[in-house]
Amino acid sequence: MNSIQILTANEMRQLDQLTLQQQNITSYELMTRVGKYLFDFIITNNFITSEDHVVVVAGTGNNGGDGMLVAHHIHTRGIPTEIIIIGSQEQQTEESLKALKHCQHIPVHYVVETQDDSYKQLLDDATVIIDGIFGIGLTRDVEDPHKSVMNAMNQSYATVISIDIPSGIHADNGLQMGTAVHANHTLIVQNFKQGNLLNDAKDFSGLNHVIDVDIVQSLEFDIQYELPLSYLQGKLGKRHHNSYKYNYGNLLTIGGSKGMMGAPILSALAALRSGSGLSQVYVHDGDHKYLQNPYPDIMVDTYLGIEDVPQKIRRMDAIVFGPGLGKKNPLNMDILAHLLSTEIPLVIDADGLYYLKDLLKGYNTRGHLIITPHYKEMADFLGISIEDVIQQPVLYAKNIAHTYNVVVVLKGTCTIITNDIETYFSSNGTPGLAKAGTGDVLSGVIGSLLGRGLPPLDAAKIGVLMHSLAGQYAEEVYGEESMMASDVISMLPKVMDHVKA
Ligand SMILES: NC(=O)C1=CN([C@@H]2O[C@H](COP(=O)(O)OP(=O)(O)OC[C@H]3O[C@@H](n4cnc5c(N)ncnc54)[C@H](O)[C@@H]3O)[C@@H](O)[C@H]2O)[C@@H](O)CC1
Ligand SMILES: [K+]
Repeated sequence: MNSIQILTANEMRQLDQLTLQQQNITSYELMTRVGKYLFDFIITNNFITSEDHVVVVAGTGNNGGDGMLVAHHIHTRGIPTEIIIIGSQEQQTEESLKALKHCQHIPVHYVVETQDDSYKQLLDDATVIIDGIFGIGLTRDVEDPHKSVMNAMNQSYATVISIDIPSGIHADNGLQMGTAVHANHTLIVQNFKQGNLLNDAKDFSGLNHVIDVDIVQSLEFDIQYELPLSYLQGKLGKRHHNSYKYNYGNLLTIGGSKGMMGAPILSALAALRSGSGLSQVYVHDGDHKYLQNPYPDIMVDTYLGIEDVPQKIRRMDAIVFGPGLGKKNPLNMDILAHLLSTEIPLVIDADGLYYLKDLLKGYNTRGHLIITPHYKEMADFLGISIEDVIQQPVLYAKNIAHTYNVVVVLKGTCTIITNDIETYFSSNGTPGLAKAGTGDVLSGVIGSLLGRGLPPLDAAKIGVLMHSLAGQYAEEVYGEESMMASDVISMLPKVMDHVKA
């Protein structure tokens, strides 16, 4: 597994400092190494050839210093190179000034005021633009002259290579700060920063490449790793000939109400396609008339009141609570309270989270619970605004996991999976998954894995990846606009090939 620690900007700075101490080098010496390694990567991968005309756009910080040192190496190769520096010499860091000294034979153009638009022609003539405007030091919204230069870069036909992170993307939360550079490639220095993966990042980064520059790795930070699709390989054991359905999980999906009866069916079907031995939908008797179950494979049963529930769930290996449940029936609160009092592993999704909100405070945690909110559901759950969650998704996900001893799957372009102690980022999904019903599919896949006996964190990690991979396959066949939740389910058989030992 790819085990590159994902850091905050602050943690990255600490590792930079630790590197200087342990390797007894100056900050500029480290920058020199970074510049050389970035250049080597660029040349080895033919991102720049002798045919190109390169423009390096640098800010006044060390991200720009990295860029200028890359410019130095490119120029030394005899490849036409120019440098644009946004800001004045007085604003440049010590390291950036030293880097500039290495670029004596390269034409350098300072852009200090917006009125000066001589940079436009330079950018128009470039075939490759290297973006070293802001790295982890971006702290506020981008304004002119940076903004105008960045917009001109985005209009150019050149290949854009961003150093560390596309300029304008915040290194901690991946949000675009006013504007941001659209890169074709992002060369990430040593470690993923959270902002390389979260929120807007994927719409700006192009392909991410992590470049090892021998920066010291410390294990003292919270564990945060990227979750690659390769993690799926062989995660489910063989199905034995001498086995029967109860060996593969007896799953109950409690959900469905008037107008939302498809949700529990999607969830239950996804579970069957993920290998569950049995999958059953449990719906309130009064709502049963709205249910149309096209699959005889999915069993359906009904409850009238709370008294029906204990007997029903007795032999269940896992329960998914919430898909299509609605928020109107107070009985759901009693049912969930009962579920929480048992040892049965639970996935709580969608409307289920609405009921959970009031119950968790008195909940005796045993770590057998997975919640799967998207950002809005997370905001509602915490009673905060969605903007707050967007700003600090990792923090809130970890807080909930810690406070209630649950596994949190915070769904988004980069899904965050955490039990507070370990946190995983999966950005393997596709925009086509932003469609009704895909969340129900995910809860069914995770429920299936829980029912098979996987520990909650493993079930969440594997389930998220299976769902993303099925989404990728569905996109190949149906396209990102047209793909639907049921298409994702229909791709699960192909996904199972990867997951089986
Ligand atoms: N030892 C070193 O020198 C190393 C440097 N590294 C590089 O250095 C980068 C970090 O360098 P810095 O900390 O200097 O930060 P940046 O180069 O990211 O830029 C920060 C500068 O921009 C200013 N700024 C922030 N937001 C702004 C805005 N909206 N408009 C205008 N100005 C704004 C800040 O005040 C600061 O002067 C990393 O991303 C990485 O590329 C790494 O390569 C590791 C080692
Ligand atoms: K950058």
